[in-house]
Amino acid sequence: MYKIVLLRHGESVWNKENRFTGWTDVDLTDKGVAEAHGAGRLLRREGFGFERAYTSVLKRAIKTLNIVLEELDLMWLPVNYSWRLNERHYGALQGLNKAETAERFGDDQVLVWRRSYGTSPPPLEDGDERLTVDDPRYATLPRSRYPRAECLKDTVARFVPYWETMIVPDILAGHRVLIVAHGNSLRALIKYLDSISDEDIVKLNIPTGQPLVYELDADLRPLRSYYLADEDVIRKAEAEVARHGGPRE
Ligand SMILES: O=C(O)[C@@H](CO)OP(=O)(O)O
Repeated sequence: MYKIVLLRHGESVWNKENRFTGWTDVDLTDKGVAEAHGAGRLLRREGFGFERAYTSVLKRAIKTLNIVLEELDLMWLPVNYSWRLNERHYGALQGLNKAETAERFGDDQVLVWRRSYGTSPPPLEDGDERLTVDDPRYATLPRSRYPRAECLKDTVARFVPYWETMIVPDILAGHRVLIVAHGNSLRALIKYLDSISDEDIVKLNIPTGQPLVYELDADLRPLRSYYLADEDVIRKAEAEVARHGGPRE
């Protein structure tokens, strides 16, 4: 049996401000930093250790990973960074307030943009300053493949090959793997691992800073998965994530 841990970054500045984030490189809030420390301490208390770590090229995930590794006294661990673990690209919605967008376009449309499998948000146009194609962190991403917007299906299509070619060999080699990523990139991986249907994935929400353990069989099929925190804490946090995008209170 193999065990891996998935972790969404702690609260970001734009999570707090309720803005669509995607590939925008926003920082953690103080609460997000505290959540990362909490996740690291929880992993330490439960006796978790790791030989390999994976994260995106966005600082909210990288900082969360660094804090967790500090709490585990594993700051020397080899870390793999890839844009393939980035948050789903939110296209032209990036930077907009979710509640205001829901007031303008309706809750149903915003739910489709946020959670549907096959419908992309409106794309970034040429010349938009949010199109960070020349950022050196995307040097390994061919210009023509830099996303203008992604639906979850697109995120699955870029994450799963990385999972297969990079992460799976590490797991099979017996390395204990920690993956620190984003709400929707983790939804993409979980959809793949748990074979969740296109309809049911709409309901899956991942809370910030909560370690999620996957136990996998010899063929890396999930045997079970569970959050380390108490169930009522997780249910409340999931509901909070789902609520973003609704009307302003
Ligand atoms: O804005 C985003 O990039 C994501 C994650 O924070 O938000 P949502 O939960 O609305 O998909």
